[in-house]
Amino acid sequence: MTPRRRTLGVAVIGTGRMGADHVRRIEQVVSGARVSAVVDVDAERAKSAAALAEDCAVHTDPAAAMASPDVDAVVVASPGPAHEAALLAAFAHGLPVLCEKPLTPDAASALRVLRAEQDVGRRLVQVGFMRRWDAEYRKLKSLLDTGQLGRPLMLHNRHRNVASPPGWTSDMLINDSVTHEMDVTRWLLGQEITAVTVLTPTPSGNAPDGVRDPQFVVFETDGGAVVDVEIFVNCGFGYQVQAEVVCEGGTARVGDGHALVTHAAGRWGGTVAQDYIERFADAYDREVQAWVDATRRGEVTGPSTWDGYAVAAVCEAAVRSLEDGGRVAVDLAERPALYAP
Ligand SMILES: NC(=O)C1=CN([C@@H]2O[C@H](COP(=O)(O)OP(=O)(O)OC[C@H]3O[C@@H](n4cnc5c(N)ncnc54)[C@H](O)[C@@H]3O)[C@@H](O)[C@H]2O)C=CC1
Ligand SMILES: O=C1[C@@H](O)[C@H](O)[C@@H](O)[C@H](O)[C@H]1O
Repeated sequence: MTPRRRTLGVAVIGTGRMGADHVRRIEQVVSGARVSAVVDVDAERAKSAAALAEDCAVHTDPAAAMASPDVDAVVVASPGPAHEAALLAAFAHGLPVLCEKPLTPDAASALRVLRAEQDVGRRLVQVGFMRRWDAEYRKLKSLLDTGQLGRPLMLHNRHRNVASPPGWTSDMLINDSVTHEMDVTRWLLGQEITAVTVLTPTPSGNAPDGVRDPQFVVFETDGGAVVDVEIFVNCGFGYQVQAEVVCEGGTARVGDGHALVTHAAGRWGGTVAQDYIERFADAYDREVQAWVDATRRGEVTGPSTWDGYAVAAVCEAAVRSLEDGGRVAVDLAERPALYAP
């Protein structure tokens, strides 16, 4: 058996909503790791996140944290445009990374990261597509993999958020939200997305001015499946993520939120989660634990840089389709041997 390493010292870069939650998770939920450094361009935010951990250094520059002997691995939770620089710095130090989605905000920068990791010669990155650790999605994946339901023909997805944060634009529905369905489609079906069409109904009256919300996104895959995604980020009532696969021999569906059903005062029902932190709490915990465990074994598992790049390529096609609702083919580089399935 491979001897276990010392407790993993993790630097968390970006201590906003997700980063601060990952600091709490590593300190209080996950075993085998501790937060040895936090980094944020906003020093006050970094300091308040550091208060959740013992002996935690505070930095405003990611490179300074990565040079520390107390840092064995990195969580990147800064905004997407800052990911490339953080990833390249981690590669220069040979540090394994859990990088929040998106890998980077566009296909060209994702390809640069892919090439840089190939130059290192081994995988260093796990991308934060946490739905792969969600219990319901995992059951769905296991069922599909048995082949009992036959060949998947269609996948229907719904992805609803209560309200979009200030400053949201129409392409962020694709780049920030539908990215998850792109990953889920590729992972569940084991197929690449080859073309995208984005249709936009008249926007909801609750959408900020100029934001095309909701959107109806259609993927075609190299296995002949057709996938649709309703993305609606100002639905007002809750956070809902649902998926139904239609196969030749039956259907399978997740995300109905029926874990607790109440009957009282002449009514029956349940509650709807209000955000991803609540809905996917267990998935984030499992994702980070899996990353820590693999890192301590000297391995890198989970969604790869290739997966992050492939999703970025699909996003690029989708954003072009958003311009006029036309069908846009996905331009995907050849898959390098390092990322063989
Ligand atoms: N997996 C998931 O379900 C989710 C993933 N995310 C992803 O997590 C990442 C962070 O998102 P949020 O926490 O919502 O954003 P946020 O805006 O709450 O936090 C980002 C933090 O990064 C800091 N920052 C900005 N540039 C930086 C740099 N160059 N170096 C270090 N720190 C920097 C900001 O000051 C801020 O504190 C994004 O990539 C986002 O797409 C966000 C929400 C859910
Ligand atoms: O990644 C996420 C956010 O960035 C995005 O804004 C939400 O729509 C997603 O549901 C969430 O999982």
